[in-house]
Amino acid sequence: MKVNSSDFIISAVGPDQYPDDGLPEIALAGRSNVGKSSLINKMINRKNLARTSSTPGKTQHMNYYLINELMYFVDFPGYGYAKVSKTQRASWGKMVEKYMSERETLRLVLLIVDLRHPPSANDKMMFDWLKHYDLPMCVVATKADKIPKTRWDKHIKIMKQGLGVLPGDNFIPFSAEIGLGKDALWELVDGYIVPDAEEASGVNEDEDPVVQEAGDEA
Ligand SMILES: Nc1nc2c(ncn2[C@@H]2O[C@H](COP(=O)(O)OP(=O)(O)OP(=O)(O)O)[C@@H](O)[C@H]2O)c(=O)[nH]1
Ligand SMILES: [Mg+2]
Repeated sequence: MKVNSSDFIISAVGPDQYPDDGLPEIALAGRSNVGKSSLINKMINRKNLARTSSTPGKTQHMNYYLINELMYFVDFPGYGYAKVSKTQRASWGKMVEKYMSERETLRLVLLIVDLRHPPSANDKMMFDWLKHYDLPMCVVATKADKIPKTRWDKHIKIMKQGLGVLPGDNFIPFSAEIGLGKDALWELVDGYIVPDAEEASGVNEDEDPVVQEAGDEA
């Protein structure tokens, strides 16, 4: 997809703040500091629309980014951040679980992992959870630029084995630094957001953004 517009919409803490326009959502899950926000920025060619930080735990809420008035990236708070209290961790778990299991507009979950290291216990748990609920998923192994190209294959193999990725499962090596995997990931995402993509090909770029009146359901 060619990205013409990207906007930060809302930092949501719960369902009543999720957008109600029915547009498809692509959610990003992964441990804190793994590179979720950086991946979004790379995908939409923006330097810092999704706030990134070298301090883990930067993204605390579910941040919605609207792309081409057509779909959302939903940036999740990272898991596995040691300095987060037990209570916070539990509420994170509940929020994510509720969203993932009930959100009708969710089309695909990107599980972001660090290609440099074998998957953590939390990565594995997330992977198993997504599999268990049969949610469409793609493992995106990022920070590939931080290891020599000659070792990518070996790291990919270790990652796939560690998680239990099966042949036919979506798996994309990525780098927000050098753009590796960007085209492949857009191609995949495009496939998951149809048929809305077809409607959007007729979007008039000059004016009249497609504003859908929410709340016809009464
Ligand atoms: N070299 C390199 N650095 C990256 C890459 N992706 C992210 N980083 C760096 O990793 C750090 C964390 O990136 P973020 O995108 O903020 O990570 P996050 O997963 O959104 O973190 P939380 O919001 O805390 O969960 C930043 O310093 C980024 O610059 C990558 O592909 N290559
Ligand atoms: Mg983030």
